[in-house]
Amino acid sequence: MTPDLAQIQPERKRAAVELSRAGVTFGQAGARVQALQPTDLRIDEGEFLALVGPSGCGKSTILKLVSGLTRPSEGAVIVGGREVAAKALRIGMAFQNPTLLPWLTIEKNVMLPLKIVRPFRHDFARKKRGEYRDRVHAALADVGLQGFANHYPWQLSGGMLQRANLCRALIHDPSLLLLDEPFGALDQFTREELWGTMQDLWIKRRPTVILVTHDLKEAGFLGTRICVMSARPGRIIDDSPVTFPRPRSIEMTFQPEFTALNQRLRERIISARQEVTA
Ligand SMILES: Nc1ncnc2c1ncn2[C@@H]1O[C@H](COP(=O)(O)OP(=O)(O)OP(=O)(O)O)[C@@H](O)[C@H]1O
Repeated sequence: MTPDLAQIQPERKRAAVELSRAGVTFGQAGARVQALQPTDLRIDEGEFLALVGPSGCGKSTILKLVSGLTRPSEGAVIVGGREVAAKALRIGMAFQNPTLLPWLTIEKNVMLPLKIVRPFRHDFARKKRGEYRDRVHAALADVGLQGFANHYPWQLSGGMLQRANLCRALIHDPSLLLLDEPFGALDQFTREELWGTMQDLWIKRRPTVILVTHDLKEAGFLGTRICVMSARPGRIIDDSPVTFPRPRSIEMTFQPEFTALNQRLRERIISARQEVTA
């Protein structure tokens, strides 16, 4: 009888992102900054990677490399099996300040990627009144914004704006979602609510996510894995899986296993900061 290969060999996940000795140096001789020393990093499809570390350690540089906004000074960055510059990528992005356009309604703001990104833009004129509009309304309902499609950004609270921002980042079904401190400007309770929303979206759609955050609790709540970075030169100094079961709750963040992880990573960051300032 032929043995079932799937039972013998563990499933090998595909890499969504691979940094292969990828490094970034800014500036000319005499005033060079090594923002990221040659780094190897593999992120599998569907992983939720949280990048944490002190200011200036290269977290945003990794996001910029993956999005193609910055070219590596050395090494290679492979996303979806191809070198970043070789192909237009379908990526969703969200930043600390929701960048919604003030003159458009929430529905039109969220619909923007469908108007701009291939292959959706091809069908935009034909579908926007029907299929795309339904899609936007369903996405808004997913994040608790049903009934706000015709509001303008100035009519929404900071938390609601960030919900709409997440909707816009995901509306075109990106396989890769890049988040640069999207919850950093929110109060603690709104932030925790948004973690729940983000977790629900990730469980439902399973994009690969890279989240840059200064908040270790946020990293532990959302991440499947946390990479800690250190500065001068920017590098990854700790890479830990986060295996708490899902869906995770705020109560879980008070459990001893969670606080132990938090404490260990905190100590790594503190000693890395001391190395830099010593
Ligand atoms: N365009 C640039 N020109 C020169 N130096 C830069 C440039 N962009 C970033 N750097 C430097 O590279 C290093 C890493 O920057 P990066 O923005 O990636 O850090 P970060 O970890 O995201 O910081 P923060 O948490 O403060 O946002 C820093 O020392 C920064 O000053």
